[in-house]
Amino acid sequence: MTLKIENLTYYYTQNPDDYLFRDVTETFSEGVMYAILGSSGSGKTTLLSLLAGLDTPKGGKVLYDDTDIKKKGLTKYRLKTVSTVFQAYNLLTYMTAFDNVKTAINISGATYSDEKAAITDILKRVGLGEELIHKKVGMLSGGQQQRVAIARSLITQSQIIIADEPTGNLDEETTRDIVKIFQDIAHDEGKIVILVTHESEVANSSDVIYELKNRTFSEKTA
Ligand SMILES: Nc1ncnc2c1ncn2[C@@H]1O[C@H](COP(=O)(O)OP(=O)(O)OP(=O)(O)O)[C@@H](O)[C@H]1O
Repeated sequence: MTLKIENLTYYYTQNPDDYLFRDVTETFSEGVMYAILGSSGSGKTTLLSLLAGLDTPKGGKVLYDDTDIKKKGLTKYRLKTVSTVFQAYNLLTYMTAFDNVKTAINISGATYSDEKAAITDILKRVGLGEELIHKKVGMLSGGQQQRVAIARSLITQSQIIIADEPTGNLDEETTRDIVKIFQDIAHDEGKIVILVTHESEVANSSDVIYELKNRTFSEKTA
């Protein structure tokens, strides 16, 4: 399973010379955790939107298993193949952690023989025990909410997990815990994990760092 970008080009204005990145070709492989590092305004969120099928490139393609995601169908790609974790969590705060994850099952169409057990297991896996999972999400801390958001992205069985500044609001210790969860998702479950971040400490915990800088996108070597 691979996710590739091929000659990817994007600009917001009418003028193609005013590009954010141009002709970028890279491959993302299963079992690997990637960081996309870049300063504010460098184009990280834009790139994430293209990888997640939320926007379409001005030039080039995003390929999943060598098929253009546009051909595969962006809606299907978003429902079945990719899950996005946002910095602002985007949870339903009036619902419990358990019900937030359950809703993601219903939307994605993922199937489990024992849904309740699957939801409880996944929430436990990200560090949320029975005492928290039936609380309304709005009553949980930022770190706990981020864990719910990660659990929600895992329950859909997507092969690609993309997270936009997943540790942006969290303290150092919680950041380490969350990064470890993403590492395990890549290494133990063989998913493609892509973290978008401006924090070099977070990027340094990943297997491969791609950096958006001076309108270029390239692998950062130590
Ligand atoms: N809808 C839009 N229309 C025009 N320009 C935009 C639009 N969205 C973003 N931009 C510009 O494109 C550039 C890249 O934005 P983007 O949000 O991708 O950067 P970023 O690296 O994610 O930044 P941050 O870390 O601050 O979130 C910025 O200069 C931004 O002002």
